[in-house]
Amino acid sequence: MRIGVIGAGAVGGTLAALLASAGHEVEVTARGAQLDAIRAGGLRLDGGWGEHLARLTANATLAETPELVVLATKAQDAATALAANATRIGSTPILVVQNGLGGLRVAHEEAPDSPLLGGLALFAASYLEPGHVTVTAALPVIVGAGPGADRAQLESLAAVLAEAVPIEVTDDITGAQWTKLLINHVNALPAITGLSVQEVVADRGLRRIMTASMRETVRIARRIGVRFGRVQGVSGSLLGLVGALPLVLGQQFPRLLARRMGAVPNPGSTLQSIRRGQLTEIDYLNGAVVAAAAEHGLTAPVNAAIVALVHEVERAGTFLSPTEVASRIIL
Ligand SMILES: NC(=O)C1=CN([C@@H]2O[C@H](COP(=O)(O)OP(=O)(O)OC[C@H]3O[C@@H](n4cnc5c(N)ncnc54)[C@H](OP(=O)(O)O)[C@@H]3O)[C@@H](O)[C@H]2O)C=CC1
Ligand SMILES: CC(C)(CO)C(=O)C(=O)O
Repeated sequence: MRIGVIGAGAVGGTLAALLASAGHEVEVTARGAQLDAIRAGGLRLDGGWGEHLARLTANATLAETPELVVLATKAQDAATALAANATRIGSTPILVVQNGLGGLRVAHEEAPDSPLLGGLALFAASYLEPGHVTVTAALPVIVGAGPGADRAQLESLAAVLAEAVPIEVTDDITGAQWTKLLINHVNALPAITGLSVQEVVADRGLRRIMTASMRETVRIARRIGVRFGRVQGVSGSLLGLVGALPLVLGQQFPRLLARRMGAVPNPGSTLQSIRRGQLTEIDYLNGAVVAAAAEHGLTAPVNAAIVALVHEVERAGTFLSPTEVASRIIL
C-alpha cells in the first residue's frame, strides 16, 4: 500500500520504518535536520523491534497521493501539518496517532472528506538525534474508528498496520483516549525534572505527585460523565480504584505503568521535546484535564500546577530537582 506518514519523529518514524520493512511504499514528511538526515542516510530504527535502516522518500509535504495517511505530529502541530498536505490528502483515510483528546476533531476539521481512525501508541519511542529513532518499549497500537470510518475500513486498515506492528482494535476510541490520557500523566514530571519515567516513579515524592494528578483526573472524569475505555488491561474499574483509594495505595498504578515500560529508561515524548529545545504538548495532556474541568465549572489544581511547571521549564531551559518540585506542588 502507498502510505504517507506526516511527522516522522519518534512515533511516525517508528511506524514509517516498520511499514517500509513490511513491504509498503512509504513517503514521510519531516522538517529541518530530521528531513535532511532521512534524505541523506535514511531513517535508522533500533531497540525493541530490532534494527532497520529504512530508505524512505522524504519531503516537506507529501509529493504523492497515498492510500493511507498516518498523522503523527505532536497535537499542537496537527492542524498546520494537515493544511500543508490538504491537496494530496483529498479524501484519503487518515490514522491520527496522537495523545490527548482532540486529534480526531482537528483532523475532521482539516480533512472533512477523509474517513478517520484514531490510533493510540502504547509503545515508547525516542527521537533524540536526526535520522535515528529507538523503541524503548515494544507495546501495541490501539486503533478505533473515528468520524467517517466504518467497521470494515477499520478492520482492513488495522490488518495492513498489523503487518508492521502489534495492533489492538477498540470499539470505543474516545474512552480509550481518556484512559491513555491518564497513562500520559507519566509524561509531565520527567519533563520538569529531566528524569526518565522509571526514575520519577521510583522517587517517593514525585510518585506521590504523579498519583495525585491521576486521582484528580479520575475524579473529574467521573463527575463530568467520562467512561474510560479498556487499554491493555487498564479498565474503568481499575481507574475508579485509583480515584477512590488513599494516595498511598493509588501509587501502585504508576508503579504498574513503569514496570510495563521495562528497564530501558523512557524519557516520554514531553521530555524529548524539552531536550530538543521545543515547546511541549502539555496543554493537550494534563492541560486537557484542566480545560475539561473548567468547562464544567470545576478546577484541577494539581494538574494546573504541573502544566505551569512544564511551561516554566520550557521557558527557562533548566530542570527542577525533586525537592524543588515537592516545594512547588503542595498536596
Ligand atoms: N514518543 C513516544 O514514545 C510516544 C508518543 N506518542 C504521541 O504521538 C504523537 C507524536 O509524538 P512523537 O513522535 O513523540 O513526537 P515527535 O516530536 O518525536 O515527532 C513529531 C514530528 O513531526 C514533525 N512535524 C511537526 N509538524 C510538521 C509538519 N508541518 N511537517 C512535517 N513534519 C512536522 C516534527 O518536526 P520537529 O522535530 O521539527 O518539531 C517531529 O519530527 C504525540 O501526540 C505523542 O504524545 C504516543 C505514544 C508514545
Ligand atoms: C506512554 C508513553 C509515556 C510512552 O512513552 C507516551 O505515550 C509518551 O511518551 O507520550
